[in-house]
Formats: sequence, structure tokens, C-alpha cells
Amino acid sequence: MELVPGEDAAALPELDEEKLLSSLHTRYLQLRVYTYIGDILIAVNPLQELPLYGAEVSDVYSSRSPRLLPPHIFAVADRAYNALQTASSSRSQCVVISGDSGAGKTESTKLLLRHLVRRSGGNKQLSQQILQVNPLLEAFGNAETVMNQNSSRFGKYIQLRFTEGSMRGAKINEYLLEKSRVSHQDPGERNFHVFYYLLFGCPEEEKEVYGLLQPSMYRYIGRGWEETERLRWSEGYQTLCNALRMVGFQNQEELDLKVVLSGVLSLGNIVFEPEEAGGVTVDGASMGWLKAAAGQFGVQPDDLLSCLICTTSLTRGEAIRRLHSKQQAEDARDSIARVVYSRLFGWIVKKVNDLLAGDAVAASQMLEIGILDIFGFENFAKNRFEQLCINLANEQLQNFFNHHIFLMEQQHYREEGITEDAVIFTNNQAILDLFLARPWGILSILDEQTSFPQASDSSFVEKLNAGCGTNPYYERIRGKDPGFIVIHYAGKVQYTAVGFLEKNRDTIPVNIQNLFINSETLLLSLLFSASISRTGTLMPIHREKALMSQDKASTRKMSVGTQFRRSLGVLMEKMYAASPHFIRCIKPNREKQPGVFRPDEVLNQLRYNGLMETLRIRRDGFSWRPSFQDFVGQ
Ligand SMILES: Nc1ncnc2c1ncn2[C@@H]1O[C@H](COP(=O)(O)OP(=O)(O)OP(=O)(O)O)[C@@H](O)[C@H]1O
Repeated sequence: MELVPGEDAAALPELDEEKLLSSLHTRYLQLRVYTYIGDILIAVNPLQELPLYGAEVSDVYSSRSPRLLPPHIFAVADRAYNALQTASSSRSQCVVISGDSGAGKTESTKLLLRHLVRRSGGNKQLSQQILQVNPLLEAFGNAETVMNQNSSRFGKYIQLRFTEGSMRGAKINEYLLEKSRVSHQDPGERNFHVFYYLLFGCPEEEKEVYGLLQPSMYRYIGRGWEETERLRWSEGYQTLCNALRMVGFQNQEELDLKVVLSGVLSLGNIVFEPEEAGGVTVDGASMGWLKAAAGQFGVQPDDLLSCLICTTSLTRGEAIRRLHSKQQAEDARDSIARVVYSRLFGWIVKKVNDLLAGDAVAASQMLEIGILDIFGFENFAKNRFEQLCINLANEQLQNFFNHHIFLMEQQHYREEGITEDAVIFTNNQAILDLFLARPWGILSILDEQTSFPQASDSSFVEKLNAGCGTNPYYERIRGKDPGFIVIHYAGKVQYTAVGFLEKNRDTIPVNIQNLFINSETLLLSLLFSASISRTGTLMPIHREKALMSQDKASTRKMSVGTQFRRSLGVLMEKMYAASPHFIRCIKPNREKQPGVFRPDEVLNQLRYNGLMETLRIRRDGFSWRPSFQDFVGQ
């Protein structure tokens, strides 16, 4: 059965679960093309370079054979682009790409970008730069996970701005980098790619400049690598350096960037031992690492040491010193590494945005195509605060999808005086409310507990049980560690609450901020003078101003949950103001094997993504929706 846009109406009445699966299967294995349900593209990940998917856009265009122009990601890009050109629609467009981790969202985003850049013509340099940005963001924001060798550990919304069909500028909005990965990776996972690129790709003489030693010496990057990986990382380094230059980083900035990254690695090797008089100090054998890290961060070793082994707070102008335990010193070390890395990432995105801004003044008057590539739904053996935020974002997206597919369908029926009974779907609004309601939603309770110095992860769970215990989408659990279960649209997820309060608070101790603002490394000083916006974006400001507003800034700081809620709110506003196009990415199997199509796993994804319900509604309802213009023309 062939399903192509525009012709799908004829096929839909016959389509049921079994037929859809068999159509996906055939088209995936034999025809190697994607499938539509109505206007939603279902993209089953081929997991290998197929001639078509790997083809340059120009190959597809130059071919006269219609078989080379199947329903494809390019068709979605064309629809969005054509809709921008239509004077009557004149609305911004957004393409929402969703699916599990490893389902193919990022690869689809790249295909879309390539196609749009090609179609829009316009400024050649800008087009090149937009394409070059990807390897840079992937180096810093992607990592190998058990699900995907190149998993995006941050979400992004790319806004491409157009006037009269020409691309004039672009902006990247990033969401929630998984910075905990810098200091800790679960078994079978790795740190962000950039560390391996640096360690395995950088020539020896350059390594000396950055103060880098043998890869096996660094604790933060784990152990064990194969020859093929070393080769891949070495190539990755070349690509990264090219991208840095292409995007316009100055030599000094590139140098600082690599030295600071090396500093993060040295910092991770510092080990502590208890002192007889109380408190801790740096273990003799790792004194060298302390000195190396201090040198790479452009600060004095004693000053860095003091930030690691004690906390200094200012109370009514008086500095109070509190000695750390071994655990607290290790936590301080890891939290410095994470904050340095996440600020570096924020700075890179800021630089990229400055470069791609184009005519920023006129940006508000331009129409946009937005592409959303955000982390897929996650359910691991251990689910932490990061998974909670990722899954909340997925609930929001599912809600957005429901709104467009089902709620708007209901509205059309009402307008046409048709009974609405046909529109039955699983509405996830109640799950979103469980997260976002005030004062009894998960995020509000978390914020309330975060602001109490005496609260703990256990007291947070007790509060949750009291506030949400009767919610049908919430389940209590008993166990050694405090935790809870949320019944998401895509399945039940058990969260461990350990570390929730700390991660939500995410404060940088004042002494660390002061230390880095005064760093001799210009980049580090800039990163720590910057303020963070209400949606979590890095905004560089002057060093003096930063020093003056220090104390106020730390007391006013917003929690990570609130920042994330706000940034999602802003994103949703943009998306609701645009006409959406949906690409649902599907993983054909869990083993990442090309040519293996597991019907049960595919069906499961089709179901929880709401695609079976979409199929039903498209079949039972209006399956063919020509515009009035087309109708009159026929
Ligand atoms: N169109 C494609 N052609 C060939 N291989 C693909 C394609 N799309 C995805 N893949 C393969 O699947 C892998 C995972 O894809 P991708 O990184 O896009 O997933 P994702 O949905 O973005 O995952 P995550 O949420 O973890 O970032 C890719 O590294 C690639 O090997």
C-alpha cells in the first residue's frame, strides 16, 4: 500500500494497525521511503547510509526519476517553506521532530536544515555557517549513551528567519544541557564527545600547550576504547577545529576554550584525604593535578584549594568559613567542573547566535521556520532530576500534538455541526498539571523544599506523597532511596529523588564565582561575569558590574526547575503562534541494527506517540482537506 501526501486519503479508510505496520515494514525494507498518516510524517530510522538518505540534496533534485522523490523529510521542509511563501497563510511555521532517544531526530533535523538552506538561496556565507554549526554543537552537547552513539544531551529549537523566501538569519535556543555527565557517566556511557576529541585528536605539541597528558590518566572520561573509536575521535577533532574557525572563533578564544576544557579534566583527578585537625586536604599524590587545574583555570592553587575544602559565606559583611567533609569536597570539585562546562556551552551557543543573527533589528518582522529537536522520552534503570525535566518536555510536546490533531479536530466538527463523539484520544493534560500545578504540582513542591535549608530529598518525597498521593498519575514507592513514580503518556517511570534538591538549587558558591571572575584566563572571567537569564540563557556582562551585583545575584537566583518551566513556556508560545508540521521518528529495533524491523517495538511507539489514535481520527473524520482554492480549482 502506497501512502503519499495528498494521495493518502484514498488509502486511509482501509488502514488498521496491522496494515499500517505492514506498510511501514515494506516501505522501510524494500522501498526505503517514509510513510505519512494524514500530514504527519512517520520516519522509521534506517540506521545505515541508504543511497537516498545519504544522497546530497542536489542528487535528489537533479534526478528526473519520481522514485527518487518519495515522501521524505524533504517533503516536510518543502511544505513549511512553501507555506511561508503563500501570502494568504503568512504565518511562521514550526517542524516538531519527536521520538525516543536514537529514533533519528537529530539526523532528520540535519536533513531539514540542508534542504531549507538549499531551497532558500540568499546569503551563501550564512548558509554555510548554519550547516557548520552542527558539528560544533554536537561536539559539546552530544555523547554516547546506551541508546545512541551520538545522543543529543540538550534540546534545541532552531529558528530560521526569512524575507521573501531568502534566509536572513538564524537563532538557536538550547535547553537543559545534561551537565551531570561531565563528572559522572552510567555504565556503558561516555562523557561529552569534545573531551575524547581533544585527548585523541590533538597533536602532541598542542597537548603540551594545553597541559594534557595520556587519556587513560583522566578519571572523568572513563576507561577502555577501541581503535575504531580512537580514529573516529581523532577525525572529530579536525572537524571541531574547522567548525570553530568557520564559525568565527578567534585564535585566543580557541586556545582558552581548549585550556579550560583541559582544566576540567585535571580538576576531576583531585583526590581528598581527611586532616587530623578536622576538615580535608588534597591528597599528596594529586597535588600535581591541583596545580595543573589552577594553571589551566588561570588562578592560584591555594585559592582553588580553599574553594574545594571549605565554603565561605558572607553574613552582615563578615566572612564565615565552614570546613568541608571529604564528600563535600568531592561534590565541590564536581560541581565546579559541571558549572565551568555548562557555561562554556552557553557561551558557544551565544557566539553562534551572534554570528547567525543577520539583521537582528528586523528579526521580529520576519517569518520563521522553527525546527524543534528535543531529547526523546527517557526511562532508564535509574531516572534522576534530568530525566524528570526531559520527560516533562515530552509531555508538553505530546500536549501540543494533541492540541493540533485532536482538539482542533473537535473544533472543526463543532463548526460544521457534527457530533464530536468520534474524537476520542488520550489527553495528557492531567499529567502536565501534576508537574506544573501551583501549589501542589511536582515542580512547585520541589521549589518550596529547595528554598528550605533543612529540607532533604526524603522530606521532598514526603511532601510529594502528601500533595500528589491521590493523583491517578502518581504512585508512591517504598525503598532504600526516596523516590516516586509518574505514569507518563509513554509509560511508567520510577524516579530516584536523590540529588533533586541540590540539582534544582544549582547554586555556585560565592567564593568560586569570585575566584573565576578574577581569573587570568579571559574566557573564564567572562563566563563567570555573565548573568543567567530567567530562561537559563548565558548573558555576558562586565566584570566590575558582575562583582558588584554578586551577592544580590546569588540570593535572587531562580531554581533550575523554574528556569526550565519558563523556557518551555516561551518555546510553547512560539510554537502555538506558528503552523506546525510533525515528524514522528520511530526506532525499528533496540539493538541499533539496520534492516531489523521489530513490529512489537514499532507498534508500541506508534501507540504511545498517539499515532494510532491519529490514524483512527483521520480515517473516521475528514481525511481529505483541500484548501478552498484547490477545491474551486478542481
Ligand atoms: N536518516 C538516517 N539515515 C541513516 N542513519 C540514520 C538516519 N537517522 C538516524 N540514523 C542513525 O541513527 C542514529 C541515531 O539517530 P539520531 O542521533 O538522529 O537520534 P535522536 O533521535 O536524535 O536521538 P537522541 O534523542 O538520543 O539525541 C544516528 O547516529 C545514525 O546512526
